[in-house]
Amino acid sequence: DTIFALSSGAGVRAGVSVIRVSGPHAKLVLQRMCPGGGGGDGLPPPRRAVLRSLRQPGSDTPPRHFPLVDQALVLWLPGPRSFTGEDTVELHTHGSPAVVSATLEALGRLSYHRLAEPGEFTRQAHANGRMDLTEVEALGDLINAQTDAQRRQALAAMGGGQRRSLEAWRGRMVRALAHTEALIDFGEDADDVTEAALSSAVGEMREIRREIEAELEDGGRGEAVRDGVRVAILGPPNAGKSSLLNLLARRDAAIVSPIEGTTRDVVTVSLQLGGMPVVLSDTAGLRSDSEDPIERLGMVRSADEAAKAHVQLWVFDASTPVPPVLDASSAAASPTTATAATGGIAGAPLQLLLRNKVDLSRGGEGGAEGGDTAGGVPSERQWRISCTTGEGVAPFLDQLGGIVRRLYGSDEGETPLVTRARHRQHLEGCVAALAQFEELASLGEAAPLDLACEELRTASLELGRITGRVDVEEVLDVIFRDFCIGK
Ligand SMILES: Nc1nc2c(ncn2[C@@H]2O[C@H](COP(=O)(O)OP(=O)(O)OP(=O)(O)O)[C@@H](O)[C@H]2O)c(=O)[nH]1
Ligand SMILES: [K+]
Ligand SMILES: [Mg+2]
Repeated sequence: DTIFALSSGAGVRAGVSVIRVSGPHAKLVLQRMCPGGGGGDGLPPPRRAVLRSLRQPGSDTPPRHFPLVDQALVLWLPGPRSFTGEDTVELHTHGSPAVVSATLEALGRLSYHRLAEPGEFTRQAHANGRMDLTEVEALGDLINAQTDAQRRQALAAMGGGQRRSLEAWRGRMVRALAHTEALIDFGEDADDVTEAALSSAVGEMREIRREIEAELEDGGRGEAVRDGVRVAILGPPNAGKSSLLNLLARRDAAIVSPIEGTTRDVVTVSLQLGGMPVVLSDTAGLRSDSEDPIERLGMVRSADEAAKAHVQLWVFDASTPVPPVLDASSAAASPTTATAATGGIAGAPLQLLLRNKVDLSRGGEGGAEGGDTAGGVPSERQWRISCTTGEGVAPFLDQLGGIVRRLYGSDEGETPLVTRARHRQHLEGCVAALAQFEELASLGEAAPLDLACEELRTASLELGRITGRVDVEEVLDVIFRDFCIGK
């Protein structure tokens, strides 16, 4: 199909808008929209911007009398050297909604093409082998990037960072598979050859497995940058948790009141700290003596949120003691329902301790535990603040940004391999199959080679699912659902 769509932002006044046409009839569309321009075929030279009159296509009058739609820069990008791999035309029109709608209306009069679905240009690019799935996902991430860390991570993956690692591993697995399969045909006469070849395959697969395991043990860095570092505000009722959320969000996102047990539902805001995306959530205050069933349900949610968090931000009134251990699920006196499956993080959450309301305990420590490691939190991760006066908040935020960046930010040039739960799941499947292969192939003479080969096939299949080499129709729909029209 030939498709067209507005690729720049819709419904805004802008200097320029970009409308794209891609597919086998793109050339025809250009010729009809710019009648009488250029050389014999009416096409501008490839990949060179030229100024043209866009006209409403018609049939009765000579083309040069067709109504003028706009004066536009026109690009003719013949396939396969285009983003989609198809013949592509770009019309850079003036940016007003009136020009854009007149141009789209004029394009709509032609019957060679139809309006594109969300992400359909990218889908063409993928179908034509211009991008693998990790690059498609990275492009989507780049378009949606809100922070600098997200931009850098997406850009690196879009350059094929993930694809190259995955393909290198897969290539080595396929070779090992070929060698192992050849051994099956050798039969019994060549035991020495078999043993040597098998142990070298086992050694190499073990190496790959360890490399993948190292990537999986990155503490969820790539996913945290993509989806935001989850910071949960926890603590007893009236400690000032909601006040803190509002202060950081710079708006009244959560209800604040002197009544204990005000917050019930989890209230979430997105913000940036140290160039990193952070998802901050306020939770119901934790106490074991509540009789209110709704408040108790709220506390179960607090415990869930605590379990899913990368960082737990514990808030206490500075005049009250801090318990020796900070544990949301026992404080809520109810088993947490959060598990790894609901988005749990790799590794234990980092605990930070805030003593709030220092404005009330002026001139002394006001009963706060002097202990350096109150709640099991080392002193360098403790702060004294006041949500009311703002005292201590700026240095705390500064350091929190630094902590988040150190934990989850990546340096220029290094690309985390795992940026989505989907990647993690397939890499885990691959690791499990490789381990099975190693075990089976290490049985010496008794090694069931056909079963071992099957495990290698599974391992390489799992990698192929990440890049989109194998059966991914259902994944495609999920991935492209999040794209915008025109990309
Ligand atoms: N003096 C003083 N009062 C504060 C400070 N921070 C919060 N408060 C007050 O403490 C009370 C409780 O604040 P909230 O933010 O609702 O406390 P919470 O921890 O969210 O409480 P729950 O949602 O009930 O668990 C409110 O009256 C706030 O105005 C502070 O730094 N100094
Ligand atoms: K309260
Ligand atoms: Mg609250």
